[in-house]
Amino acid sequence: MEVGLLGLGIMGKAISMNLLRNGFKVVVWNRTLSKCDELVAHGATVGKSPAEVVKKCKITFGMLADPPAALSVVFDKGGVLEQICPGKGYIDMSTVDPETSAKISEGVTSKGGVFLEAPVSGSKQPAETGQLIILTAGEKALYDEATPALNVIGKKSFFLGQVGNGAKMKLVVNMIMGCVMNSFSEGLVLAEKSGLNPHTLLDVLDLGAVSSPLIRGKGPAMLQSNYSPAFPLKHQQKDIRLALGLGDENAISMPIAAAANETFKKARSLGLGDLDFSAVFEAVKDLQRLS
Ligand SMILES: NC(=O)C1=CN([C@@H]2O[C@H](COP(=O)(O)OP(=O)(O)OC[C@H]3O[C@@H](n4cnc5c(N)ncnc54)[C@H](OP(=O)(O)O)[C@@H]3O)[C@@H](O)[C@H]2O)C=CC1
Ligand SMILES: O=CC(=O)O
Repeated sequence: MEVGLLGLGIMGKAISMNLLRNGFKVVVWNRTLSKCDELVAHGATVGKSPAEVVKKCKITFGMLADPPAALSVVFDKGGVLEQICPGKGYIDMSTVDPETSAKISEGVTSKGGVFLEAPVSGSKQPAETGQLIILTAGEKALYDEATPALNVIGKKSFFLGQVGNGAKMKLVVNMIMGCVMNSFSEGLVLAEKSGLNPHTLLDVLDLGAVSSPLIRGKGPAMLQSNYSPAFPLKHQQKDIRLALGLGDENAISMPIAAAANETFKKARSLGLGDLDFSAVFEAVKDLQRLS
C-alpha cells in the first residue's frame, strides 16, 4: 500500500519510519524539504508539494503543528486541494480545534475527496513503535480503507462519528494531561522546598493511585532538568488553549485548565516552547522565585 505523509516533525517522521519498516511505500513532503532526506535514505520518495503527494497517493496523511499549518497545507498554493478528487482521501492527524477540522473537511469534500480526522494520543516513542491511540471521525469508508495503515500506526483506533469529535476528544485528553503535568511540577517543587527528597516522592507516587506512565516516564528526567523534546511544550500550550476555547463554546468553567494555561504561557515566555512539555517544571520553579 502506498500512502502520503505531509509534515515530518517529531511525529510525522516517526510515523513515516514505522510505516516504511512495515512494508508501506511512503511519499513524504515537509515545508523544510531537507527533513525529507533521512526518510529517503530509508526508502521513502519525495513530493515537491502537498499537491504532488496527493497526486501520487490514494490516501495522504497530514501531521502538522497547529491549525494555521494544517489549513495551509490544504488550502494554499500547491496544497492538498489542487489534487484531491473522487477516489482519494485525506487524513489529518494534527491536533487542531473542531472548526479547523470542519474547514478542511469541507474543502476536501467540495473537490469530491473524502476526509477523516485522526489526531493521536501518545508521543514520540509510541509513534516510533506503532503504539499510538488514534481518535478518528469523519468518513467511515475512508476509515475502513485506511485500517491497514492505522493498524501499523497505532495500537487502537476509535471511530467517533462526525467530523469534530476526534478533535474534541484529543483536546479533552490533552487538557487533562497538561493539568496533570502542571500539578505534578508543583508537587515536586513543594516536596523539595519543604525539605523532602523529590526522588522519594517519585517512589511514593509510583506505588499509589496517582501512578501513571506520564509521571513514571517524565519524573526522573525532570529532576535532572532534562527536557529533550518528545512533545514540545508549545504544542501542549496550544492544546490547552484550544480546549479552553471548546469550554468557552460550551459554557464549561475550567479554572484548573485556565491556571495551567497561564503556567504553560509563562514557560513559553521563558523560551521553553521547543523543549518537552515537562519543562513547565522550570516555569513553576521560576514562579516560586518571584513570589
Ligand atoms: N510530539 C508529540 O508527542 C505529539 C504531538 N501531537 C500533535 O501532532 C502535531 C505534530 O506534532 P510534532 O510532530 O510534535 O510537531 P513538530 O513541531 O515536531 O513538527 C511540526 C510540523 O509542522 C510543520 N509546519 C509548521 N508550520 C507549518 C506551516 N505553516 N506550513 C507547513 N508546515 C508547517 C513543520 O514543518 P517544518 O519542519 O518546516 O518546521 C513540521 O513538519 C501537533 O499538532 C501536535 O500537537 C500529537 C500527539 C503527540
Ligand atoms: O499530544 C501529546 C501526547 O502525548 O498525546
